[in-house]
Amino acid sequence: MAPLPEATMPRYFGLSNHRHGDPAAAGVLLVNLGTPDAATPRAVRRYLAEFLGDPRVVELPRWLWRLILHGYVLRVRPARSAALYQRIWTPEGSPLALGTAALAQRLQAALQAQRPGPILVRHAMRYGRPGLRAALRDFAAAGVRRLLVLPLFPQYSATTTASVFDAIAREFAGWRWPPEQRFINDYHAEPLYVEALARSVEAHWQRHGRAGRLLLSFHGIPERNLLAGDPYFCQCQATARRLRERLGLEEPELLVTFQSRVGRAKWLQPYTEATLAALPGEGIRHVQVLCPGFAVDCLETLEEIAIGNHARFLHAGGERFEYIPALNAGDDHVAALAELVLRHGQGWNEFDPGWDAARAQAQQAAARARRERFRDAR
Ligand SMILES: C=CC1=C(C)c2cc3[nH]c(cc4nc(cc5[nH]c(cc1n2)c(C)c5CCC(=O)O)C(CCC(=O)O)=C4C)c(C)c3C=C
Ligand SMILES: [Fe+2]
Ligand SMILES: [Fe+2]
Repeated sequence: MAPLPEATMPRYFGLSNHRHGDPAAAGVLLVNLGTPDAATPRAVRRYLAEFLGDPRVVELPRWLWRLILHGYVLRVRPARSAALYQRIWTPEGSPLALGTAALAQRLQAALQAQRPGPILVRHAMRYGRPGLRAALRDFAAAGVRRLLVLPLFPQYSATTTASVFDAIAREFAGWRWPPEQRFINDYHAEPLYVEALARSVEAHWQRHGRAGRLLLSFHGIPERNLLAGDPYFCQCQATARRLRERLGLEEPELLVTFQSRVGRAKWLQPYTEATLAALPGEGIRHVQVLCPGFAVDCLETLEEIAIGNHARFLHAGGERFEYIPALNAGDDHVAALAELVLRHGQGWNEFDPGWDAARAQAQQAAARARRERFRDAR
């Protein structure tokens, strides 16, 4: 057959796999930031070009930022970052990629155990691979008609969460029949999330004892984003307040700091680095650091905190530095996300505890019979 002429090519992505009466499925998409494919300057450059080219991440005028990004940042940073990635890379790849995949897998199992309806869990990265487009098209092929998006950023920020929403909206703008959609904005104050953090601190205390300070280090953003209305700073403080209450700590015993500053502009303060460098001078020689904003461990926790800031603290006169790992694919984290997902899916058949596989099968059989009658009648 001759190829379709240009004018009759479908303008929108669609699948012709739909049949009347097919049972619909729900999809839960976990989205994390993304990571390079390899710890090489080349792969890091490709990743950084996509990440830092996003106007949600750097808000400078486009022409100016493009000059700086291509003229300077992408010439210098890839080699430097690749060297840091090499320190944390595993034989199976990037810790962020592995941790996110493991979390999605365990969440799938937890949901399966609690709901008979077909709920498929996949993960994708905002930048790099596995990409959002592939995950959404896989869902379409699996008959997903209801989509719940959970960005793995407990505290909302326009630089992260909103960028995930942008990318999904852009993808669906090219679809003939996008699924029904729900988005989780944040989960910074969810009781089970705070409980999971608290238990991981308590488990650490049981093994290592308590330190003079518990530092909560969150990824920073430019201060001007806060002044322009980004709720991120407030949500970080709210998470910290709830954790402090839950652990029964006094205000000065649990500090909030911000890490990973990029560039020369003022970012959220106090800075993690400066705080750790000052603590030994105040007589605090033993600290424990938790990073509640990172759902799974990654460059920013395993290298910047557990290696870089650890060394800095000792250099400044500190004696003991302990990094408390991210929640990763642990039981409490999985339980917290499962509860969050089930609550946000309420009202959708697949999330209904009364959803009954036998009834769905009967519906399918009836639909099949209708189809056959229709065919015979023609
Ligand atoms: C330049 C601006 C950046 C903003 C704003 C920003 C916000 C932000 N980032 C995370 C989470 C992660 N960031 C990670 C790496 C990373 N972040 C930036 C820059 C900004 N982040 C860069 C340049 C990099 C790459 C590494 C480097 O070159 O230093 C990661 C880790 C990725 C990995 O592969 O392990 C995460 C996760 C949040 C939550 C956030 C705002 C709230
Ligand atoms: Fe970042
Ligand atoms: Fe960093």
